[in-house]
Amino acid sequence: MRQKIAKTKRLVVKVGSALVTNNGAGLAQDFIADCARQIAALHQQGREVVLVSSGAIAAGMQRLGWTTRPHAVHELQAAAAVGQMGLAQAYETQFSSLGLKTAQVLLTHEDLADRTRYLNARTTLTTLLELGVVPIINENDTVVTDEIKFGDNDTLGALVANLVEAEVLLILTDQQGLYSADPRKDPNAELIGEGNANDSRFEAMAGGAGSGISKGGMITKVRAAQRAARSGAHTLIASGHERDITLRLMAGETLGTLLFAAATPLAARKQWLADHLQLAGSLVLDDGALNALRDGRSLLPIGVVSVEGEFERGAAVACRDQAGREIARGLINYSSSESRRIAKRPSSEIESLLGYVDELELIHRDHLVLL
Ligand SMILES: Nc1ncnc2c1ncn2[C@@H]1O[C@H](COP(=O)(O)OP(=O)(O)O)[C@@H](O)[C@H]1O
Ligand SMILES: N[C@@H](CCC(=O)OP(=O)(O)O)C(=O)O
Repeated sequence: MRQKIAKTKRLVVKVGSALVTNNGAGLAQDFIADCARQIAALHQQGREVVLVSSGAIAAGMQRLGWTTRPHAVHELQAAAAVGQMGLAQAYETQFSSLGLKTAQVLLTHEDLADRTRYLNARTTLTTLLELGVVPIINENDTVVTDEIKFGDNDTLGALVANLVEAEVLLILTDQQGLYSADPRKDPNAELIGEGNANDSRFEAMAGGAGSGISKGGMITKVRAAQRAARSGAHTLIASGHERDITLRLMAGETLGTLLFAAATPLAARKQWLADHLQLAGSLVLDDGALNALRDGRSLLPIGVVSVEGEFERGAAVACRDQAGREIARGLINYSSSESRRIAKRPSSEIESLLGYVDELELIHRDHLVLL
């Protein structure tokens, strides 16, 4: 498996706040320089690298002279706006000294949920890669509120890996990888060398963030690996403090944790749908409908027990079992009020119930993804 990693052509490297800001002490210029050096060497090897870097809020706090992380959203946003300048400047300086161009890309969840903006982001990023530029991505913290946030850059890294169809997502953090328990709390915790990204035991092992500076913790890294696996990307979690870590991992050395993708990748459009972090509503399905979906068939209104939320035709909605578990999601052909009227009824009655019929399926199988 590690030898397969060595053949990677396109990868996403995600570096967390703890590394980029020396645990909040301000921008870690040495780390940034070293990170740029390793990425430049990967370029020399003919690989394409997208960098997802955290650190704006921590860097901004330092520039503003704040010693504790504020709670008010507008203060966090102000800190991010100040800090992002320093972050971009630091990377640009280091990469340009190595002869590489950089591009700053700030994304929000909405950019990736909207199909047109998603395709635009994809085209721009792949164009930058073809031009030999290193895109440096962060969340556009200044404009997002809590409800519409990626929140942590592990999730953003996974969505970017899916967006550019990277083969590997490399998450650099302040631990050697995923341990059987949080090593800060359990001295007997053991490093996990390798496993299937979808093995549910890993979620149980992973805890929250290690410091007040970081956001996600290990749990968001394990979930990021699950997301990345949907497009066939393997995830590596390793320590950014380890010498030449990126180069050694890309040479196939066994270091850190490898959470590999085992399932067949989803088609690009289904991938986009699976990556939505928020959905407009939910449909609760009966057992017959759940089985039909699992058999790869479309969802018909007759199998829908209830409809939750308000949405328009074309919205992305969840399909749940009666215990509330999300089994699938899809783009619905009818609005919430229309869906309520035709729920539990055969498709042959749609016309008499609504006065018209657009499609016989509530969600067509081409627009449906099983989770
Ligand atoms: N099972 C685990 N294995 C390793 N680290 C864990 C685990 N559970 C929780 N953690 C914590 O996750 C932290 C890394 O995540 P985080 O603090 O968000 O860093 P980053 O800024 O790099 O994203 C570690 O410092 C560690 O304390
Ligand atoms: N967008 C935020 C990063 C969010 C965050 O803290 O992420 P991480 O350190 O990766 O858990 C910033 O630049 O400060």
